Amino acid sequence: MQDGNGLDHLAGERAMAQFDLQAMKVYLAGGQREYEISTKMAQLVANDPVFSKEDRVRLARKDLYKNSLRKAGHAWKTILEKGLSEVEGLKLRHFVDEPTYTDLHWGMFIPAIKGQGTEEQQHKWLPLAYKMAIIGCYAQTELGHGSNVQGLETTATFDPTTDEFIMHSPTVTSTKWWPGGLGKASTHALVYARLITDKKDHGIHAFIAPIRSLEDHTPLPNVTVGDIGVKFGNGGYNTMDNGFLRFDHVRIPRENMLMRLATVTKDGKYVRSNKPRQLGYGAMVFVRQGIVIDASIYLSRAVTIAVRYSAVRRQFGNKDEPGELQVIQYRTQQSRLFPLLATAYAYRAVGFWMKSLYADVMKRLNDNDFSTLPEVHACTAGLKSITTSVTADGIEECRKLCGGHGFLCASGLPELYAAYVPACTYEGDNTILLLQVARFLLKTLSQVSKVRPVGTAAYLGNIKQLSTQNCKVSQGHDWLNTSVLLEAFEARSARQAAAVALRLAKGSGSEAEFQENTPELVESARAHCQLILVSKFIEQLQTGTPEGIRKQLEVLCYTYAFSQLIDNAGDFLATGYVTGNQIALAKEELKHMFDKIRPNAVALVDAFDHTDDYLGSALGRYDGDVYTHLYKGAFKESLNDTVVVDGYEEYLKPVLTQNLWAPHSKL
Ligand SMILES: CCCCCCCC/C=C\CCCCCCCCCCCC(=O)SCCNC(=O)CCNC(=O)[C@H](O)C(C)(C)COP(=O)(O)OP(=O)(O)OC[C@H]1O[C@@H](n2cnc3c(N)ncnc32)[C@H](O)[C@@H]1OP(=O)(O)O
Ligand SMILES: Cc1cc2nc3c(=O)[nH]c(=O)nc-3n(C[C@H](O)[C@H](O)[C@H](O)COP(=O)(O)OP(=O)(O)OC[C@H]3O[C@@H](n4cnc5c(N)ncnc54)[C@H](O)[C@@H]3O)c2cc1C
Repeated sequence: MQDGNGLDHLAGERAMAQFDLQAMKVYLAGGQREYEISTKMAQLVANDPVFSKEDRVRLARKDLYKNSLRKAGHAWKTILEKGLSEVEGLKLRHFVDEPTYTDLHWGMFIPAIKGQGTEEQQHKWLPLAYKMAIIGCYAQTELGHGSNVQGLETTATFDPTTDEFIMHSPTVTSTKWWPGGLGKASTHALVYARLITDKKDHGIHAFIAPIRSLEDHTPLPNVTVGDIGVKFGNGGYNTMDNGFLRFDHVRIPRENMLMRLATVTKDGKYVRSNKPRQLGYGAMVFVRQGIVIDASIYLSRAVTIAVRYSAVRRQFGNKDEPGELQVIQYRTQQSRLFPLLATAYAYRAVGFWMKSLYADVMKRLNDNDFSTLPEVHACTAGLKSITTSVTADGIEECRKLCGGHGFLCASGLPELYAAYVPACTYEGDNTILLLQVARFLLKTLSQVSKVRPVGTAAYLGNIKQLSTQNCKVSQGHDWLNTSVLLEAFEARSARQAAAVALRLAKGSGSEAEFQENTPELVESARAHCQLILVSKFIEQLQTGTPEGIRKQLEVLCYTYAFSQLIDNAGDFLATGYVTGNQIALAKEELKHMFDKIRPNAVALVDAFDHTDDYLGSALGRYDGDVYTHLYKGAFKESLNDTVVVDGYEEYLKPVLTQNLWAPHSKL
């Protein structure tokens, strides 16, 4: 058995690093305080046996779910007993590393009440929710409709005689379907339903509906509720009780309608506030902005595993060097792996920026300034879409980069993928979200002569210049200028948006024509989002990055930008802004970046600071002792509990002992 080789390999790798590792760890954590909290919470979770992830992929659903309830309960107890702050509590949840009902309670139920409830309603519900005396979920999606929120069928009909709403699920397709935490844990659901007063349908509004008894957790009368079933992959998202819910004329008090955006009075009068109805989508904006930094974390986990393993794994060799080569030395491995490493860094930087964007819009909304809401919606929707798609594909690519061993659950990658891939669908299907961005771009362009675009759309104000000037790059190093790079992304995006806008403008304006152009609209939205990602990565590292890490971040930033340019070369070329030769020059520059990353690769993933416990991967271990742990891991396999397998007597032995030819065999 090959033993312990990896340990030396990674020590050698770490010795090559050319940057200040500690400073990079602090940068990636978002600051010194966040770094310290993160380290403390990671240790707390790793040292607590209740949070163990061992065997998660082998547990049957019932045991898996019960274990997840145990962990969530223990997490909550730990938070209370240790008096952890909100930031510490969130970090603790992060390291527990299991989707569970508390995510929806804290992540959507509470934010929705904050965003859509009146002050009085917040005073009533939030204290109960904060102490978890009630558990809430976010029940929007139905069997028949998810993306099309306006198509939801659940009704909330006001009965002025009793001052109540009657919640009802009129059809099978109106059954609430998917809400996390609804299946088994929640006591209350934030239900999105059609508000009906005096036979008039006012569209979708939010209601707090009690669904389970606070005494014994049984469903309340006329409420049918349960879990929707096993989902993709082992472990993964199966720790979550995504649920179904039906109401059969269930009565709730009038005050349970969240009334910040619209009110129903005691006598049944419907009154809209002067605030935009889109504020009703606020909880989704909140979660979408958080998903970007989450994407960075998930991708960085996969990349950490793949980079460390690629430095340990050796295959073939060449006559110039003794022994076999580390697979990380191969250019093809680098060209698949290093752009993903750079992407994880890019998403971290952009995630930090998203937090400030969100804080800014919240402040404005509090001051009744709704002007930046459309741009923030487009940004959060678009970046949620791009970052989750790239991350899900990136995790799968990392699995392939680990060869056969990546396919074993012991690599940690299959479960990571299973837990992550629904992010492409939940919180808005990724294509639907890009279409929202495209609509925003079309609207912005149509008003460009009258309203100067702001924020991430500001470049569209220069549409004329961006449409006429072409790229000036004549040598490889010309690309090493962030303004040149940015202009290329701006011109490509502006031209793609203008082209599809022009085509639509020439048409009749019918919905059919719009549909016909949706592939191009989605491409133009993607181009706009890629521009935001590149520009915000550049902007972040130009604002106060410590000296000891700036060079490496620049290398990663160029790696990210060049790989985006090359992966989307077709689009860049089609807009006519760049030439084939300029793309070829960028390719050469990208290879130079790979050479700069190579000696730093292991340290760059160390900087993410994922503990072995959190990574849960034999391939991604910090010490690189891969083979010993893969081998040891096999002995934990339940099939190996007995030397002779259960089933031998009934099924294997007869096959082995009948000693007869199969009757029709020609063998
Ligand atoms: C144990 C210890 C505990 C410790 C504590 C820690 C616990 C952890 C805490 C936190 C963790 C947080 C993590 C959370 C994790 C959550 C996991 C996610 C679970 C998933 C949840 C869901 O999936 S919920 C359901 C989501 N559903 C969707 O996203 C549906 C997608 N569809 C839509 O968004 C809309 O229907 C649509 C936008 C596609 C269309 O809407 P509609 O038909 O109404 O509109 P229009 O197209 O006509 O648009 C109207 C107008 O509105 C603008 N607009 C649309 N959306 C928004 C928006 N969100 N914000 C602002 N504006 C919006 C649109 O652009 C149009 O504007 P115009 O100017 O009129 O053009
Ligand atoms: C793990 C998980 C957790 C979830 N948690 C929650 C939760 O807590 N609460 C909740 O309310 N919901 C939840 N959901 C539901 C989720 O938000 C929806 O599934 C999601 O919004 C997508 O909607 P859909 O399922 O209706 O997809 P559909 O809209 O039916 O999409 C199917 C396909 O049709 C395409 N499509 C649809 N409309 C168009 C169009 N106009 N133009 C072009 N293409 C189109 C889509 O791109 C997609 O490819 C969860 C889902 C998952 C998978």
